[in-house]
Amino acid sequence: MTDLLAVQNVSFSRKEGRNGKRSILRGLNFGVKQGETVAILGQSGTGKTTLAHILAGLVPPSSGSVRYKGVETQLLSHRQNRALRSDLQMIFQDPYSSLDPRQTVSAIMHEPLWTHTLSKEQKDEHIAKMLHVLGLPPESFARRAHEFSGGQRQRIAIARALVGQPSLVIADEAVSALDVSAQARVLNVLLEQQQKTGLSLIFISHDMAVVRHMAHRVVVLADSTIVEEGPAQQIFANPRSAYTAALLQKDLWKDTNV
Ligand SMILES: Nc1ncnc2c1ncn2[C@@H]1O[C@H](COP(=O)(O)OP(=O)(O)OP(=O)(O)O)[C@@H](O)[C@H]1O
Repeated sequence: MTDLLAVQNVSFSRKEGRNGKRSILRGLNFGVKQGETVAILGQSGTGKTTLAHILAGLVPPSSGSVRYKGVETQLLSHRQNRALRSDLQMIFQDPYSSLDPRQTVSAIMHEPLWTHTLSKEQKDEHIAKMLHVLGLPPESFARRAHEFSGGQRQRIAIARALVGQPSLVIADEAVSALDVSAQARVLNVLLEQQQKTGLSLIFISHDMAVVRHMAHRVVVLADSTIVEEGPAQQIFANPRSAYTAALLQKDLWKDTNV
């Protein structure tokens, strides 16, 4: 099967000081297939969020390419880019910055459905179902984002990401701030959607229990590059690199040296 998303030789540097540059990502190669969940692991500051932004086409790589459904994301026309935004959704960690607080939930949820040829009633029905499975009450529809708690806002952001039946969702610490029962609900919804529609997921999480539960494959980042990649079961049972072993053994993400 060809990759839904193909990352080819992607590097990224940030400007630092007057003339300096800092390498954040170097020569990354990996792919994501349809219906597959790939977890990206690495300590804090290893470039996971930067990579997520590059994969979603929000930031151009300094070199290399990201192909989505065979087309290089940096070469998309404005219209193709809008279509990509519906088909490839991103869930960020912080709903306070990802949702416009003044927008109604209805307006937020209709956004990703612009490419769909459903009637307004069909779209409303679809949205109501998605809000329901994520444990949000039907009266949420007319309320504005700022009227909800942080956990509810995050579930609205997740509902928005899923409502248009995207092909790929990039979830960057998407469930970290939710309480245990909301977390379990969201993970189940993601797995159900994966079974129903063949959704692919890129999962960035510090929580190894969540990664074990969700991931088919794991990509481990360290020192700006991929130090290990493979099937999740194999990596959890028998990591090849000492870095991965240390990462899995204890919560080393917040340490600066492994
Ligand atoms: N806007 C920015 N300007 C300058 N440097 C940045 C910016 N965003 C991130 N960085 C730096 O780029 C590097 C990679 O950051 P990134 O957020 O991608 O890492 P991460 O692995 O997602 O970290 P975390 O797990 O803490 O979220 C870090 O050293 C960070 O300090």
